[in-house]
Amino acid sequence: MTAGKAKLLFATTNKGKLRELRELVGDSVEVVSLADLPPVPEPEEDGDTFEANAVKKALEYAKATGLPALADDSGLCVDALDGRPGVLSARYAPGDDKARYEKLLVELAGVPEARRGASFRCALALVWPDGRTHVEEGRCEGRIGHEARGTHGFGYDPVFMFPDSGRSMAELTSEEKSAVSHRGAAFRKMKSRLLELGKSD
Ligand SMILES: O=P(O)(O)OP(=O)(O)OP(=O)(O)OC[C@H]1O[C@@H](n2cnc3c(O)ncnc32)[C@H](O)[C@@H]1O
Ligand SMILES: [Mg+2]
Repeated sequence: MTAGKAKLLFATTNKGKLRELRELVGDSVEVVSLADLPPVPEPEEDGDTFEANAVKKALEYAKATGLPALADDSGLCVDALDGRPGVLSARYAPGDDKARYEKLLVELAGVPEARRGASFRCALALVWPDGRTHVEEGRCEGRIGHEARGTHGFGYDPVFMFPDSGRSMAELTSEEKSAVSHRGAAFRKMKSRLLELGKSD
């Protein structure tokens, strides 16, 4: 680790999020991942909102490690499913991301284009060791497609379509995704707080 730079723990077990957050933050702070630290029990995500879960994860990991912690709680909210799977997106089906987006395609079989609207949501929570907390949220509107397309990104990206371009989130490069994604939007609002970390040390 580089001496002198402020350290920031990305408090996530999700490799896709870690990759995207690392790209977004660049070298303004020194990113520490959970893999760089002794194991910490994963907080139970029992909140009803993305914000509540993000704050809980950031607080628990900051307390356990003594580092400023950035946590992300995010998910997919589908109109025809009354906003499901939402905060349960990671638990929507057992197995891997493919099992989850395939279950979604089955649940939406026969649902017409006009009712396939969906939005990705992301809540980022930054917690300082003194307990100060700051939350920013972002969202991205799209539509659930009829088949999986693309190989980039992670999670539900292959079935999340942008109607105007006809491309799925998984067909975007990482830079293209961060420019439009819920995580990129939340991060850009959070950026000034992260730069404070570098000054406060
Ligand atoms: O809680 P952490 O450790 O951060 O990792 P996680 O994967 O459990 O993350 P969440 O609890 O926030 O659940 C997020 C779910 O939403 C999905 N998701 C989140 N952001 C996404 C994105 O940018 N593209 C596709 N799917 C995404 C992801 O695949 C999970 O199924
Ligand atoms: Mg989780």
